[in-house]
Amino acid sequence: MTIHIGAAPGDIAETVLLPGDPYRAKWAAETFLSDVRQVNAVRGMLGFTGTWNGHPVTIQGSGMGMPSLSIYVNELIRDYGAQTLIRIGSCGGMQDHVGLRDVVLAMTASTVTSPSSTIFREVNFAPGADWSLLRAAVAAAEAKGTRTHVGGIYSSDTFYDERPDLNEQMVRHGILAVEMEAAELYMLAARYGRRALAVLTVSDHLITGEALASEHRESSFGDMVEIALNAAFP
Ligand SMILES: Nc1nc(Cl)c2ncn([C@@H]3O[C@H](CO)[C@@H](O)[C@H]3O)c2n1
Repeated sequence: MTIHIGAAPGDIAETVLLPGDPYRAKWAAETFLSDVRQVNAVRGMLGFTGTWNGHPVTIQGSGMGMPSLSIYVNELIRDYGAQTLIRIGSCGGMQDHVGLRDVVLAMTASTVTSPSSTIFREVNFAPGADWSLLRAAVAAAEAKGTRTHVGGIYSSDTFYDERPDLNEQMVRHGILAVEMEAAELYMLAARYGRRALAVLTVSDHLITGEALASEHRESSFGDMVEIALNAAFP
């Protein structure tokens, strides 16, 4: 039991999938795991533990934004011993060749600020994915035939009124997509020597203005969860 997670010791698996939305955690757990039990409901940020192909897995909501994810990931690592943490979530496409329903595997995650900025001060730390997870995720995506892009993403602190010049520079430098959590996940994994990866599905597009129809969201999110699970247990 921690300040924000009500799970008992041993309720959280070493491998944790982290969707932002707690209801997506429930859906993913009920769809992909066996012997599922709810292990957290504090503040409605639902978490579930079960097994996938015999492997213990926890799926815990992280909330939206790096401050929220930072609270859950700190407690999952420090109090529950999580070793492998994979964000599964949605993102906004930022390149013409990145289409709706494509999967983006975040090799790096750039930010303007993050909850770790006060630690790094003037250091521009480069938050990067764990190579073994990234390699396995690419193999899983290729095996599934899922259109996938591997590269840098941007972890923003805002969903609305993003600075136009920021988006312009991110696109200019090849950033594939924008979301709001991955960079802090990578910084915490680096700090505590854990493995982390962000597997994202493109639900919106900043250039075309397209957005995924709700009926397509669930199926495309399913591919992302399968890729994440196969990456964790290749
Ligand atoms: N800034 C931002 N912009 C776009 Cl176009 C997004 N598409 C999906 N997300 C993710 O979905 C949530 C916002 O809807 C956040 O958790 C964020 O990670 C996005 N976040």
